[in-house]
Amino acid sequence: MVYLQYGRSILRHSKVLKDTSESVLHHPLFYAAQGVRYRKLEVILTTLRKMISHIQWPWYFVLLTCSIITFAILWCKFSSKARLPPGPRGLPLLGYLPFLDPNLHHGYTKLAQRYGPIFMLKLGSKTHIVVSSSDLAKVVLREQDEIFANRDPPIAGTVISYGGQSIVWSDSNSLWRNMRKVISYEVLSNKNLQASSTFRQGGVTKAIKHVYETMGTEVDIGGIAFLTSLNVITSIVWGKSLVEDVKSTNLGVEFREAITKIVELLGAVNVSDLFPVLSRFDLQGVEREMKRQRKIVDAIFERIIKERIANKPEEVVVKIGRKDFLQILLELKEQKAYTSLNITQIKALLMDIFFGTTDPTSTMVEWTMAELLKNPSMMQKVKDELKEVVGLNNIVQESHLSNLKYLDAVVKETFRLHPPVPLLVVRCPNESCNIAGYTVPKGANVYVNVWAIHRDSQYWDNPLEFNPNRFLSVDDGTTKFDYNGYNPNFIPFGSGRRMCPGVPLGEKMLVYFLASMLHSFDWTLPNGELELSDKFGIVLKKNTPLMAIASQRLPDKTLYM
Ligand code: HEM
Repeated sequence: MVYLQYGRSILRHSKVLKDTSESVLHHPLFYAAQGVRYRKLEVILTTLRKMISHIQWPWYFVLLTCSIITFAILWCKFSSKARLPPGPRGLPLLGYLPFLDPNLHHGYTKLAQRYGPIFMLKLGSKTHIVVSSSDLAKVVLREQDEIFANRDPPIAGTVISYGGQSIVWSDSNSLWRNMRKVISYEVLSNKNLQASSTFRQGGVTKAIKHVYETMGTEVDIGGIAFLTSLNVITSIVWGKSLVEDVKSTNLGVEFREAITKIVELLGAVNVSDLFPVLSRFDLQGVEREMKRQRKIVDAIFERIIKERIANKPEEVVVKIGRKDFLQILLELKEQKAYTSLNITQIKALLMDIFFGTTDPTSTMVEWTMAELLKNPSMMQKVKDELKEVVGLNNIVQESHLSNLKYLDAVVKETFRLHPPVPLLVVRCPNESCNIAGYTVPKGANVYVNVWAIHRDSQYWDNPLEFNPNRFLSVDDGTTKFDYNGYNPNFIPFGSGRRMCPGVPLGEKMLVYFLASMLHSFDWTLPNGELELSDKFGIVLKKNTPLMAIASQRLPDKTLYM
């Protein structure tokens, strides 16, 4: 008989063992069923029982054993909860930073091929988690949307958004909700989009005229698309275009240079983001440079706001037949309504709108034209469709767009191969959570690699081939793909509560501009050469700007005036 004493409790272990050996192991049916194997077990147990019954267990041994068992249980429990995603090892302190491919979307795609659809890497003191499959994108963007709705802006993002006050860079808080409401109802509602069609028409007509006048010489396709969208959005926002004449504008060019630089800075790997202790030194000068660029754009916003406050708003109403967006914002500010924004927040919102309308849209024009110039048979199909739908004695109107099915498929295929925001905008979980059995720690920087998802052979046949047919509608006239983010295999505008609110305007601007340029002109490459490599940034650019030469396509010259 052995008594184990721990505190006041006494356990009769030998009794348990005795019961087991006598009542169970000696049972005749037990032997019959289990055979000789169990006879050996009986011998072992009996021997053990005898050994144990002679040992006097010291209390500290019992305590030690119990502690080890408790620790083991806790460790198993804890470690299974904090199973972090796999990923490459880096150097102490620096993490994976020295090995990072500057073209992040390429580097992250290679790492996903090695470590799987969710992987983790340390960059300085930051934990980056990259999700590269549509299943997991759906978890981040839709199923656990609320947890992943925050941002963790880089320093460049904080500067350009006046301290994280824009829609893009603010957390999912009341200011963000308010600004999304304002942009959705006051700028991008169906009613406003229809009302602003004359501005788009005016902008595109100016661009056609400009290209007509420069026929035979090289045209910077991205440049002209940028200035056109800049003119359109300024007309929508404050009733007149920023630059009245596309060809003689320094302001437009200055604005474009500033936005290009801003995109570059937002995509740069900044040591100050990865090592917050170093941030005040701004070693790469990113913060300084971003402040400089913000000043350029800010000066334009300031001038226009001041001008509006000084002038009579009624004049605007008379001129464009309704209040423009700036007027609505300024009136809300005066009314101190719950949707009121202060002047800084108004400027941050303008930054979102200007950035969203000009840069991704013109980048997409460039990619689409480049793909069509590379694939002459597809270019021909687009032209044939335009000839049939619009006619050679007419210019494109927005009412034609819904009938341009092949062009729509070409644009979608371009969005697939060249998604303009390849890693979406960083998400930051507000609590630790679980994805595919791995723990994603609170505060990590989570990226969805749309570029990899759009090129994954699991979802796309011959994914590297440019083939618009995959986006042509099925027999009943519907297509599996739209821009609303419901199909996680195709998410160029993101998905879920933080997806792009500018889809209707962005799509309209893009397709209308492209259709007009392709219908009014025939295009060739200057030396017949085309280069299609890309350069990472928050917006994925063509490595070299696309230059092309236009020639007249429509017989009637007056259609270009
Ligand atoms: C071709 C044109 C455009 C493309 C490809 C595009 C793409 C995107 C993408 C991928 C995001 C990030 C979504 C995410 O993180 O899940 C985004 C966010 C955003 N876009 Fe666009 N965009 C375009 C046009 C526009 C336009 C025209 C506007 C405004 C007038 C706009 C305003 C915004 C804003 C405010 C956000 C931030 C949303 C948030 O964080 O809640 N975008 N866009």
